[in-house]
Amino acid sequence: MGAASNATYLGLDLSTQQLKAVVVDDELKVLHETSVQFDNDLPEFRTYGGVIQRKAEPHVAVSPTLMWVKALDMILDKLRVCGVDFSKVAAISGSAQQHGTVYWGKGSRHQLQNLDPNKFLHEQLAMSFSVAHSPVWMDSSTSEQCRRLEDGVGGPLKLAEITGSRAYERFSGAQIAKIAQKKPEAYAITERISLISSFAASLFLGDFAPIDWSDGSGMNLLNIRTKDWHQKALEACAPDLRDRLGTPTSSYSNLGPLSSYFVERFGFDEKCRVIAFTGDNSGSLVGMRLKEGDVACSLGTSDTLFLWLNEPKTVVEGHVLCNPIDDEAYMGLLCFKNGSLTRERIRDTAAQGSWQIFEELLDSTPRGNFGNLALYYDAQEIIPFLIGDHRFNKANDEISRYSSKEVEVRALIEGQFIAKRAHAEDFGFIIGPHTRIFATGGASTNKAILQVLADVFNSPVYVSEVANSAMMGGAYQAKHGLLRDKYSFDEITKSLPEPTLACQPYDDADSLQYKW
Ligand SMILES: O=C(CO)[C@@H](O)[C@H](O)CF
Repeated sequence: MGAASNATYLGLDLSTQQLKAVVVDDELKVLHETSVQFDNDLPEFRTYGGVIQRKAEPHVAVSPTLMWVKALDMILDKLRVCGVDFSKVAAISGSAQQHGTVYWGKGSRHQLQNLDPNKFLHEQLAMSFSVAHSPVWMDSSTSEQCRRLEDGVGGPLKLAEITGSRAYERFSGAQIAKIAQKKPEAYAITERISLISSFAASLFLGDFAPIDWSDGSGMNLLNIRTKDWHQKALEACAPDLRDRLGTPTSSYSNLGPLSSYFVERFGFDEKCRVIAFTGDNSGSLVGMRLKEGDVACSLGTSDTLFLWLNEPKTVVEGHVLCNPIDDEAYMGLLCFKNGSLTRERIRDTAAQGSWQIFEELLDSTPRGNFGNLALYYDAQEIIPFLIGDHRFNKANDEISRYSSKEVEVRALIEGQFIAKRAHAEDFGFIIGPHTRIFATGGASTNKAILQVLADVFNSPVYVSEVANSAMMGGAYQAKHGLLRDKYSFDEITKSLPEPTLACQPYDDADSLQYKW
């Protein structure tokens, strides 16, 4: 990699519940890391888990766009207080929750291009959005728009073949269609529609940033083979949509110089470059340096499984996205909406709100949980399309409650992982003797939960030293996009330590209850 320079790289992850940032040195080692929690640090926006959902419309989920802008103001000030020398930052990139959409109003591009370094971003962009509350991935209110989109291109399988997925309620195409139908005046004055990832890149660029191919694959609008919008899908969603989306780009594109706003306000070098931002799961694949044959399991607000694919495929459930590291490759993704918030609910009801008690309860029950199995869906689940708690006893009778807290806790965790394995194998994931599971996300720091993951998949589970792979993926992608002409991704990341083995599947086959 040549002489180690004193260059640093800034990576961000604009996730559902928080904005995270990390500064790494030229060897990609963490120098500084901080976060802004939306609910606690920005209480004026009155979110729960970073999202606003009302009882009257339980399938609607939105987040205040300006909250994300203000979080960026805050996190850069926090980094400055941490002692970050912004003048050393050579490039910036990041990840963001997928599928959500940001609606820039007329005149907002001019505002972005002329930001006053003496003012906060949120002061100057307060009136820049034609839709103040962005629909986010937890929304499931667009089934009507999904059907129309599938009809417009020739059916669900045709849409899956072209865009990598059949129509999904949370995907951007259906969400944009709903805005165009329900808020036509807002849509009419919308100058640009960003994903949350390209919205974040736009703030740093001081101009509209293009949507990247990998996150763009989560819109039901992009042809994942030609990497261009699919005209029939665009027309099935909203009028004149192509111009509002701009031209999509590779997920490691070097978009241009950092906006002068950040140079003058924070002391960044004017030569600092902005590299395309991407979706959080794609960013996690970058941050985990996932290799073909490995399976990643991200345990966050949503739980996801993903893997490297060399070729696209047509799937009825789950998604195929363009690969964020190799423009010719792809990635497979399965998303389960009921992740950490559901685990927290059972932690609160069964373990008095304590993860330590939760782990003790989980460790106190045998694998297989005496034949009890359950599925817990606080919100409308994506796969399967189900809601509510569904508990079963060893006679396979559905029951309303378990008599013991220990059984409830293990039923939750085993049910979550057994569902994941079942859908993964339906998707075509091969779980075999050489499979390695790479765990990331908040719950990947909980050893008892990882042991169940290893047991259910009958595979070893590895973890990286930094649990937030989407954020680290932003930092790695910043260097990758800046030096791509000289070095491959593997060369750029070869100095990083290999993930560590967290646990092996329980090898006492006699007592192992997961008979497949
Ligand atoms: O919807 C999802 C993926 O398809 C989620 O993993 C979101 O990206 C979480 F932010």
